[in-house]
Amino acid sequence: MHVFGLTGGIASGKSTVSRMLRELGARVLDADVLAREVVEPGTPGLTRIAERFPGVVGPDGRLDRVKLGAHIFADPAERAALNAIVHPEVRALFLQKLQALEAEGVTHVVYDVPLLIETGLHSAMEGVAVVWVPREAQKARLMARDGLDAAQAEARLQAQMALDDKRAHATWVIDNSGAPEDTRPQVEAVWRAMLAHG
Ligand SMILES: CC(C)(COP(=O)(O)OP(=O)(O)OC[C@H]1O[C@@H](n2cnc3c(N)ncnc32)[C@H](O)[C@@H]1O)[C@@H](O)C(=O)NCCC(=O)NCCS
Ligand SMILES: Nc1ncnc2c1ncn2[C@@H]1O[C@H](COP(=O)(O)OP(=O)(O)OP(=O)(O)O)[C@@H](O)[C@H]1O
Repeated sequence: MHVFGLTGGIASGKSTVSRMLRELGARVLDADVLAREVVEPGTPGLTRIAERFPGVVGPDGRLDRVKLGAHIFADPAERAALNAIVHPEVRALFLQKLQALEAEGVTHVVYDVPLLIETGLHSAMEGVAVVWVPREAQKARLMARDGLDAAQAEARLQAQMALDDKRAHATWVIDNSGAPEDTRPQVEAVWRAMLAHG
């Protein structure tokens, strides 16, 4: 099994790139999706979050993501506490999904992880694609997409390694600062390079 990392920063265009990869036939696992699955009602993950962060589980038994997000993005220590609960669960679920894909006969998998480099997971990958945009474009797209003000967007950007630093760890840099039509051929080239492994 050949496993490649896909990362970027918040609102840099990872989802856009992962959609293009899927259109090309790639099987993509998304850490944000896994991170939602491990905190569904009834999971040990949600129980531990409810204990550590009182008040973030709503009356419907579901995680109040807006409330928890406002809390952890404002405080690095609280964020680390949440990561310590969620990340091991995500890791275990990822390995489970990978095994299922392997059993299906899939040979090349892309793992889309916003914190791939921050968590050191990039070193376990056969190659790493970083979706890069200039910081100002990233902030503007984040504010527009999520309806955040400049300070809220800045807090989320500060919670991650700068894209200019992530580039240094990239096997492939995908420049998403132009129009999507400019991004697509870069994604095609990266997928061809991934398939050339093995
Ligand atoms: C705090 C939570 C509840 C906020 O949920 P919300 O629906 O608003 O955001 P969502 O999960 O879609 O994440 C949006 C983006 O925020 C960034 N982000 C999320 N968690 C973190 C984190 N712990 N540290 C830094 N950036 C983060 C990522 O770029 C992510 O793509 C949620 O992000 C969460 O549970 N985070 C902890 C798990 C985690 O680290 N996820 C990231 C990949 S494993
Ligand atoms: N090339 C582009 N030109 C203009 N807008 C873009 C481009 N690529 C993405 N966007 C827009 O920027 C925003 C962020 O893109 P996207 O959701 O793909 O990022 P992401 O990295 O997956 O973000 P997150 O990690 O926060 O989920 C979206 O609103 C998207 O429509």
